[in-house]
Amino acid sequence: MPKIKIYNTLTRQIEEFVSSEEGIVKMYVCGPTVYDYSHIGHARTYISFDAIKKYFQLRGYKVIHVQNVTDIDDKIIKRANQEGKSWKEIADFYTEDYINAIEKLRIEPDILPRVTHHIEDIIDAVKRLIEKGYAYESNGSVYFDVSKYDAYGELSKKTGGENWRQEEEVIKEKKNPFDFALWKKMKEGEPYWESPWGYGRPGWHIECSVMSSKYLGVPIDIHGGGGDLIFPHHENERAQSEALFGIKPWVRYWLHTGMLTIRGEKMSKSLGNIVFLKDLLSKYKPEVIRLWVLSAHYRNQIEFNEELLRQAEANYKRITTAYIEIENQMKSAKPRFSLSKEEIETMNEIINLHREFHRAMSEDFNTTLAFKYWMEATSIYYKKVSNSENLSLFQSLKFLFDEIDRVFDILPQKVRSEGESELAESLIRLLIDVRKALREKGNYELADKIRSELGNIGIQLMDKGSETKYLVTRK
Ligand SMILES: Nc1ncnc2c1ncn2[C@@H]1O[C@H](COP(=O)(O)OP(=O)(O)OP(=O)(O)O)[C@@H](O)[C@H]1O
Ligand SMILES: [Zn+2]
Repeated sequence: MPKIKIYNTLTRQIEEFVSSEEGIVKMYVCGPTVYDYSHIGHARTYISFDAIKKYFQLRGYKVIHVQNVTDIDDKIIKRANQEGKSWKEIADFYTEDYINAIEKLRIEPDILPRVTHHIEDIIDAVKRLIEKGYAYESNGSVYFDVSKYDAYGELSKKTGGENWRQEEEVIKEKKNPFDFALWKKMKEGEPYWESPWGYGRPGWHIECSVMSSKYLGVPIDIHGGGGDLIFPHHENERAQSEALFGIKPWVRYWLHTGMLTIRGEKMSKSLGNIVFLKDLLSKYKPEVIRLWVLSAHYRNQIEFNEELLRQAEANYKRITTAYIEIENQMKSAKPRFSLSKEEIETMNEIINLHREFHRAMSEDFNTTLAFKYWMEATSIYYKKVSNSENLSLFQSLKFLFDEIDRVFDILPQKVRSEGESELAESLIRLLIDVRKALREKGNYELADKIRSELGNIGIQLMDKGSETKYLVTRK
């Protein structure tokens, strides 16, 4: 298998991936600030990282994926005030919307830590940064002292003094305009927590350093998010984390997705040009949205365009129909004792696509090429395999489809074996109850029929007093 190579935003180069712990990938992705419904720009980023995670899994890595929820922030407070609700009502409502959307899109981070559940940890980190001399308190807020961290600006390549918009009073409190808030003093009417610096709440950046290290330790292998977060968010995260943990690099590979745009402009809540995921999901299957997003390379900008979604829908149907037919035809196809010249050629084409798929994915997760190969494999099915009865051809195509789908995750989901056994167990329990009820009514004939029929399929019932146990003697 080719080695996995990744484009690292820090070095602006493609590098060979080597994880900090063999066989494990620790991945942290910046999640949403929950003050509105999730939009398809978010989906672009989350689906891309989900595919990256799934490729690592396909290559045998155990991936631990943490994706935070920013549930306290200026924008949440503003929205709550506009709607006459509490910040918590707003955050809870939109967190639920976000979780629903990502579940539908088959994205399942292992941990979704919420900031307000980690205030103690954050206060502790800010205290340690002050103790280490990297942060200072000023008028009830705490700021990170950028002048103490030499590598500031390396990630974003912003060393020319560009800055982010900030209020005049805030600038006055700081030693240097680049310094950023770790802890913000409470303003009248705002939610607050008690801290050694008085009432206040965390600044935005510190949460990601604290929550990632709590669940993943340090260093982390992959830190992801949209390219819009490189500055100032990730620059600040990097500065405070390397200062706090005393480790360099804190992140081994920084990965950033290209923006999803609409009429050439970034889709964003603050710009108000959004297409909500809940609306798009009522028109298109989540799998179609996945396929559309993954047909672009994660680092490229993608423009939202319904025509492309309709194309993705047609491709989705072509691929899934082929897959279902392959599965069905496999049931009647026969093993062959020899293959024709054409069959050997087809077999080689399929094997070659398998090889190319891994090559593309290993080279900075090129899902665009992977998608192209999947479409080629689908054409091979329709042109050369669908009329055949050759089991080997069906088998190798099914293997290829399954392998590609480990990343794309769009094919019909199978009942997981765990779920299957749960289902079987409930059905057996149901039959035991029905049998008991029949016996109580004196209908021994039907009760015995249930027992013997279950026995025939390898499920043995054992009565002990009023209780019935069962033993599965055959799988
Ligand atoms: N248009 C977009 N394309 C790709 N990724 C995006 C887009 N908008 C947001 N993201 C990513 O989604 C995640 C959550 O972002 P966030 O909640 O800050 O969204 P936002 O819409 O940019 O909000 P805001 O308008 O308040 O900046 C981040 O990783 C961010 O980079
Ligand atoms: Zn973050």
